[in-house]
Amino acid sequence: MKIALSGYGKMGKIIEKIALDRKHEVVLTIDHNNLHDFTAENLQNVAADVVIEFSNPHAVLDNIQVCFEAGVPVIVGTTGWYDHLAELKEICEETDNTMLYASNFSVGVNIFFHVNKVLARLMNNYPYYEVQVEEIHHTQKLDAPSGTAITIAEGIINSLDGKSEWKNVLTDGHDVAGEVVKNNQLLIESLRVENVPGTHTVMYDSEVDSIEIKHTAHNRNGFALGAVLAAEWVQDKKGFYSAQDMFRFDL
Ligand SMILES: NC(=O)C1=CN([C@@H]2O[C@H](COP(=O)(O)OP(=O)(O)OC[C@H]3O[C@@H](n4cnc5c(N)ncnc54)[C@H](OP(=O)(O)O)[C@@H]3O)[C@@H](O)[C@H]2O)C=CC1
Ligand SMILES: O=C(O)C1=N[C@H](C(=O)O)C[C@H](O)C1
Repeated sequence: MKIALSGYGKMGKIIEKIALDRKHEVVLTIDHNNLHDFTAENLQNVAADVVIEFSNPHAVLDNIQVCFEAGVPVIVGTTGWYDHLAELKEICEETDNTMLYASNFSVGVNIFFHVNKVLARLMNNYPYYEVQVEEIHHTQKLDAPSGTAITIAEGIINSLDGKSEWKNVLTDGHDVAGEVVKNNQLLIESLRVENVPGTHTVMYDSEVDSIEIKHTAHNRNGFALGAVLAAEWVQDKKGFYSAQDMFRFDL
């Protein structure tokens, strides 16, 4: 495949390495030095088979539109834009384009998403446990809560009675006990700590014990491999997909 990378930062550079290891070709890379090169005409000129988009929440929507205009499938890893999901799905389908997005492309986190939903369903029988989500990321992260934490929270809200929305608190580790969190709200606590690639924990706490599930990324390789696998997966497809369509964990 000929791959264009919209966003050539921490993720873009690892994706390039994995793509080359898998015998793909990287035909265009975009960062702030050459933003104007990211046009539909250029994507067609370099004959890109796919765009992998890991840029930032302010740039991602325009970049997806460029991919649609060029008719090139786009894999979106950038987070912080999910308010526009329904709108993008509609445009993608109306224009007969292809897009796959994931808040987290790692296999481990996608297994975690599945376990999280099963656990939340089970916990309906034990309402005396209070649930909370915590995410920890490096200090350069622009969005909070993380996209992954939002997906985890949605998994809980859709499965657990009594929680109907999430509330985010970005802390420096201070006690969140003083925060007003309503009974129907699921607290997502966000912490920013130097060099942490991404750690997510779901905690159920009662007076007598606690249950925790936790995913710790040791580096960014799992995210990057998942994005390249997604680019390979969409090659014979049209339409709007999420990682759930690619990773199936039915027992
Ligand atoms: N879904 C997943 O599995 C994962 C998602 N992410 C998400 O991916 C995104 C990128 O993360 P990361 O690589 O760590 O961030 P970085 O800040 O390291 O990289 C962002 C890149 O985007 C470039 N950029 C800036 N403006 C534009 C633009 N208008 N168009 C295209 N590129 C642009 C930056 O250029 P320059 O540096 O020159 O300014 C930089 O090369 C974030 O939203 C993050 O949350 C991250 C990891 C996993
Ligand atoms: O910005 C990051 O680094 C990450 N972003 C994604 C998110 O917001 O969930 C995925 C991963 O946790 C790393």
